[in-house]
Amino acid sequence: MSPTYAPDRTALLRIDDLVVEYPTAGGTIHAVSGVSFDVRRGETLGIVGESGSGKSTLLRAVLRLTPVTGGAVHYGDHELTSLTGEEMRQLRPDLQMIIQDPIASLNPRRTVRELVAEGLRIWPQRVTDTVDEQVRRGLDAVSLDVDLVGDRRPKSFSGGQCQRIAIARALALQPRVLFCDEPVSALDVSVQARILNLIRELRRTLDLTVVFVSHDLGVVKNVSDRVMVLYLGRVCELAPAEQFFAAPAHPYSRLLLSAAPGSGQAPEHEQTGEPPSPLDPPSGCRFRSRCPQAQEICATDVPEPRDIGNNHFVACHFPLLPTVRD
Ligand SMILES: Nc1ncnc2c1ncn2[C@@H]1O[C@H](COP(=O)(O)OP(=O)(O)OP(=O)(O)O)[C@@H](O)[C@H]1O
Repeated sequence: MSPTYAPDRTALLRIDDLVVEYPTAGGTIHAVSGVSFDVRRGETLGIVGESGSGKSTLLRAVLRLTPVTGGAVHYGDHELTSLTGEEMRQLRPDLQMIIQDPIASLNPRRTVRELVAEGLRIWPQRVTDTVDEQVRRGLDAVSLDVDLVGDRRPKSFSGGQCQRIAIARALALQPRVLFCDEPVSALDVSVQARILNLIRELRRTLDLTVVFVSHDLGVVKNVSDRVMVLYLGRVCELAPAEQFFAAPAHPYSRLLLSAAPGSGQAPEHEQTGEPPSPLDPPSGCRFRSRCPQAQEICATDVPEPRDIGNNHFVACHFPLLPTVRD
């Protein structure tokens, strides 16, 4: 039998069996249920899945913005879930996050100069030059001129420009990993392309590692070296992007791809119904209730991600192997 997935111990980020559950009045929400992956230095990992699959929870848990129920998050030599609040605070400049709504992420009362400098005031140890110089460089990196925009406030900018300012704020701290949670979903398509190009370019020039979450496969394809597909809090597929898009092997990935905008096919919930509730996820494979290939074993055995060749991992009892692909 082919080997099951194990995160690379030398990777910059290594997530082991992460579990996040939300206790609610109606029961426990199983948002992330034993997710493991790694992110190597300099790469972009795209994480994709439909709404409610646990993408945001996963990012927030990795960054300790949401309490973790179980598992471990290794960043370099640190295990983040066991750090004290102060130890975690010291590491935060390294691990910066960009969120979906750029306008909401910026305090409307501050000028751009103040917004970009804010992190440097909180973490003075990150001032390696002068604050002004790092603010200028952060804005330069996103093609904004501090002399033109520095004294203006967020409301005088478009959504795309606000996202640039949010990225400049992160860059001023000289982070090592940029966590992007749907960073272009709120933007017009033409602006999306420019922000995606910017993220790709920054990764190259600044030696950044990027974790990029989106529900949009087109966007993920545009930026990712590897792709991880989540469904109801579990990993379905983890593969180099080129292989994934050429030959997705999990039935859920195929559904997502066939339902992508522009495919001419109905959205996934119209093809196979709405996903089940995370309050009471299906036994065995969580996708089985919507899977056209499901068999008895899928109800009893949780499929482990297994390598079907070339580091292409699929958590399915009946993956679509290369020899039988259409
Ligand atoms: N703070 C919370 N309390 C209770 N349940 C939550 C909380 N945050 C998220 N959830 C639930 O956890 C599950 C995963 O949500 P999450 O937002 O992580 O998914 P997502 O893939 O990012 O979806 P979306 O793209 O819609 O944000 C969902 O069922 C959601 O309702």
